[in-house]
Amino acid sequence: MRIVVTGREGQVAQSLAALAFEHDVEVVLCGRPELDLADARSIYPALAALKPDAIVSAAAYTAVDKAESERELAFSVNAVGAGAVAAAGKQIGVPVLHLSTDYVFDGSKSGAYVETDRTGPRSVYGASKLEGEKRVTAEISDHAIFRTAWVYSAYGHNFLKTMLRLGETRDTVSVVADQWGCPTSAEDIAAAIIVASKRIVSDSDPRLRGIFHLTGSGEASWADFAEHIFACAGRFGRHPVAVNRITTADYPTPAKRPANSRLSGRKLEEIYGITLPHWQASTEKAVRALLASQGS
Ligand SMILES: NC(=O)C1=CN([C@@H]2O[C@H](COP(=O)(O)OP(=O)(O)OC[C@H]3O[C@@H](n4cnc5c(N)ncnc54)[C@H](OP(=O)(O)O)[C@@H]3O)[C@@H](O)[C@H]2O)C=CC1
Ligand SMILES: Cc1cn([C@H]2C[C@H](O)[C@@H](COP(=O)(O)OP(=O)(O)O[C@H]3O[C@@H](C)C(=O)[C@@H](O)[C@H]3O)O2)c(=O)[nH]c1=O
Repeated sequence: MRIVVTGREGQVAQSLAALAFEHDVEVVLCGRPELDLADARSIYPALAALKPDAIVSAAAYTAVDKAESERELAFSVNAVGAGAVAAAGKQIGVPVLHLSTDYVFDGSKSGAYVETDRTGPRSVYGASKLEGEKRVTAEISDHAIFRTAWVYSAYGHNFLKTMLRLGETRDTVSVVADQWGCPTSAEDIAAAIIVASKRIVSDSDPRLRGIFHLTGSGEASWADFAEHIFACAGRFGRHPVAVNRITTADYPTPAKRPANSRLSGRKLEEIYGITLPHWQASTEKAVRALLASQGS
């Protein structure tokens, strides 16, 4: 089976490529210049040429703060571009597995969000991703949208890498302790997406289609996440770094983020039988891999 993935250098795309052999699938990554989500005309020819059995739509404009001042570009990539990928999937005749985000929610719920909860993005990025979900749904019925969150890996840019970089030169890092969510390993997402792709390609059951929440088990604040990252790094020889637990008000950013974006994975477990590992175990794995690759 050949899975074609948009977003060549992205965390999820790179993780899919790394797991392909182990899962006995072919993963083909595509990206700019031949596939540019901001240029809708480039999308069908680039994807059709790769003859996919399934398309994983993982490319996105993910710079949350920058998106506040680049609204047009964020929407052209995350909404128009995502819709065009879905339309291409329909034209080629293959399912589309699309990645979305916890930032589609406003964060006012006290418990974990389920798939049917009301959305209400607080940021341009969240709004552009929500519009992307709507366009994917409108373009192709043969789709699965996976909302994930707080993604980390050895690839690309992410909070885990930011913390390890800051920890190289500081003894204390200040991190918000009043935003809650589910840290999720890109490697765990990739393994789940491969399993889901195989199912969806071979099974026309409508219950496999629609929106699913796909996050690491457990929950954390960003400060908890940072503390665990530094604890893991300490086990691999890095010097101790303390986390100064601050509030959102102490750390002003251009984009507003939800105070609670915990996502319930129950639907995914019931329908696909997939549960991701606990975020703490996967974080340790990612820190180990990253520090080993840096020779620490
Ligand atoms: N990162 C996170 O914390 C979370 C991510 N998600 C979603 O999961 C998906 C995968 O995320 P992740 O792997 O972290 O993303 P990354 O930010 O790591 O990678 C995104 C990729 O998209 C590419 N891209 C951006 N703009 C375009 C464009 N115009 N045309 C083609 N490619 C483009 C980027 O290319 P380049 O490198 O050249 O910029 C990059 O390769 C995305 O849909 C994201 O919204 C959901 C929740 C959390
Ligand atoms: C770097 C840093 C961030 N923070 C805060 C800011 C923010 O509230 C929170 C996370 O910051 P970041 O900017 O690293 O993460 P952010 O870009 O908000 O991450 C998001 O990315 C997009 C793509 C998603 O879809 C989301 O699920 C989520 O992962 O931590 C600190 O308190 N201290 C710090 O030193």
